[in-house]
Amino acid sequence: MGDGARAAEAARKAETLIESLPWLERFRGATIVVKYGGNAMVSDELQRAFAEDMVYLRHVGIQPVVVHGGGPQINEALRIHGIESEFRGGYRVTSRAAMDVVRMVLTGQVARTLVSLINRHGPLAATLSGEDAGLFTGRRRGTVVDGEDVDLGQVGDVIAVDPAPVLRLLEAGLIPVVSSIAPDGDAPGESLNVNADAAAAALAAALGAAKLVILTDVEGLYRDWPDRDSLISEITDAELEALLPSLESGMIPKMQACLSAVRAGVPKAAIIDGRSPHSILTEIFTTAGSGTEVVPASVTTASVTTESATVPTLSDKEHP
Ligand SMILES: Nc1ncnc2c1ncn2[C@@H]1O[C@H](COP(=O)(O)OP(=O)(O)O)[C@@H](O)[C@H]1O
Ligand SMILES: CC(=O)N[C@@H](CCC(=O)OP(=O)(O)O)C(=O)O
Repeated sequence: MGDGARAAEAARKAETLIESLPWLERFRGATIVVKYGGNAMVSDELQRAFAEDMVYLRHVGIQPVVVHGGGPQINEALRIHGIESEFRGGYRVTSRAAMDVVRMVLTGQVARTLVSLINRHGPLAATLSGEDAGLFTGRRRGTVVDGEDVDLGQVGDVIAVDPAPVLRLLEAGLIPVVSSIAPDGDAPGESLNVNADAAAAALAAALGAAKLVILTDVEGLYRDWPDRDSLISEITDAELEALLPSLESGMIPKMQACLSAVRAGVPKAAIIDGRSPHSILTEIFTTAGSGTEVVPASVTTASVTTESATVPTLSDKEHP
């Protein structure tokens, strides 16, 4: 590389760094809830990059709170235990035997791996399950598929959050890594399997988080899935509500989670591609962001046309 090219490269890097300044100012001291989906944990390199990102956020003065998934990891463990995996409307049908495996994988395997990766950078992370210290209270839920009520077994919603255990970890300067299991508030001693997107949304609302970011294995929300030209960069809660009935599989709980977080007062909820290393830094610290952002309708100022649809655009995205 010649001197000119080196100088241009240095200037480009400096430009990227300085672009983050307004976002650093805006998010300093803020809590950001990051949901790390099992499908975004597919390689050691991605998991290491995720851990670096959490440590980076913490060191620039943001308070990251991780809520992790583990769908594919649970599938594999259930297979080994000879239990069939079945999903209805995006939720795992969870028998009592399956629930034991779900809890073992989430709290004993996935959470521990993430904590250990983060702690390679210092004693920074600690696990917390929704069953610990009254963090979550759950209630059993079913779902409706093709107009029919489906019994999902030991599956629940988070109906109450006591953020105190998370706040205590944050006050101690730690990065909480939360597993999406909830005690059944109506049946003492029973545990419920909570979709991790829903758990992250409930926690983001209870913490008054500045943002909910969900890492998954797709670029964002597509209006006409799987048409790759229909990626939505910004959408209001009202538009999303209208789109929900047309969504499929794992996108249903994910987008419901974004909707409920925004409706509960979280200013932004973003779905981003966890397969691109460090995509969360681009989402938080650059003007363009990445993936799909869900925002309250009240901040919408204009509309732009994508190749396949008209979606709202926000002055807010351009100016933190
Ligand atoms: N409209 C849509 N836009 C994007 N992805 C969609 C859509 N509809 C269905 N999907 C599917 O949802 C998947 C993400 O959900 P899921 O597999 O549950 O992710 P995770 O494990 O990260 O929670 C995507 O990989 C994609 O196959
Ligand atoms: C009820 C329900 O479906 N729970 C999920 C919990 C884990 C999860 O949500 O993991 P991902 O984020 O990787 O999908 C499950 O059993 O797979």
